[in-house]
Amino acid sequence: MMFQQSSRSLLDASKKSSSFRWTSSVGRTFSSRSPQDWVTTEETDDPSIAILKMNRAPANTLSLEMCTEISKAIKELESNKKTQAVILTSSLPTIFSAGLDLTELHNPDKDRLPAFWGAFQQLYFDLYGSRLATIGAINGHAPAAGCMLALSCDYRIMSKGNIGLNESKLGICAPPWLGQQFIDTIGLRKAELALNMGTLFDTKAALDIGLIDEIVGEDDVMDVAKTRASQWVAIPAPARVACKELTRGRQLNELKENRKQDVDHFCSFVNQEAMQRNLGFYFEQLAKRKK
Ligand SMILES: CCCC/C=C\CC(=O)SCCNC(=O)CCNC(=O)[C@H](O)C(C)(C)COP(=O)(O)OP(=O)(O)OC[C@H]1O[C@@H](n2cnc3c(N)ncnc32)[C@H](O)[C@@H]1OP(=O)(O)O
Repeated sequence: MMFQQSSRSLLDASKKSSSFRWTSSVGRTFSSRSPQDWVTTEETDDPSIAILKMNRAPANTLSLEMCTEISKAIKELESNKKTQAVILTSSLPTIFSAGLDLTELHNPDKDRLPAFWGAFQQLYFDLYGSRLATIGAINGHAPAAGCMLALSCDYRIMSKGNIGLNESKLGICAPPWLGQQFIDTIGLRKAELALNMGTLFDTKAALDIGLIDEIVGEDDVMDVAKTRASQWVAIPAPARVACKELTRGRQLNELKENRKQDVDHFCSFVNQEAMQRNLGFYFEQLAKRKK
């Protein structure tokens, strides 16, 4: 992982600004296949560029195991010196990732809940802090933690669907580090409005506010992603990694310093009765919407 060597100085800088707060209160798992099949990696004709596909029907939701599998795949790709870039995408037709698996949050298993959040934090560390150039090929909806996956990439192209942090609509609030990623990407005022209203942006609106970098046609996603990956790989790796450390190091180290505190906040937040009521209600709405 790229941030380990220089974490001392970054940690010192981040100590001042550590303030972790949670601000609000509010099933089942679907894929029949085993977690090992939920994430696949593929080579491309350029040995420096790999593809990581999320493959957990029906919605690529992030359960503990899904987070772990994505993290594992990133680490495996990083361990190959030749690999310099990864394209993160979905094999599902209309969904990039529907965010956290709500079955992890609703009536949670008390022992599993901290491990789940730890795996989600780890995924943030592994993707946002990867030594690889990361291209988000967002080929469908990317709400909430799905948006976190996109925000953690270095460059985002999107063909269809909606993207944003809609947590407030579920009666919850994004964790500070995810909120900060959003603010760092689109700016405080736009983030303030979008976080409060739980706005999901279509591709055009997402491009307008700088949440994505490019809109691409559905059939062109992988070609454009490969072209962009080649452009990122053409930058000398030490410079690319140093730039990433410059822009992301403080935020990553801040969470590393506060990891346990963040898990504790999350667990007590999710276990609140009101939070559980809101989640139950949201699930009902999801099911009704389908009917
Ligand atoms: C406490 C702080 C934590 C903060 C951090 C992150 C928070 C989160 O990530 S919370 C998750 C937020 N996600 C959402 O609000 C998305 C909810 N889903 C949708 O809006 C739609 O599913 C979506 C627009 C993504 C796709 O719509 P459709 O193509 O019409 O698909 P379906 O709605 O039919 O979904 C298929 C299937 O998947 C189930 N599903 C969808 N999302 C989730 C989810 N996040 N967790 C669990 N299950 C989910 C949905 O119910 C359908 O199930 P079936 O009815 O059994 O087919």
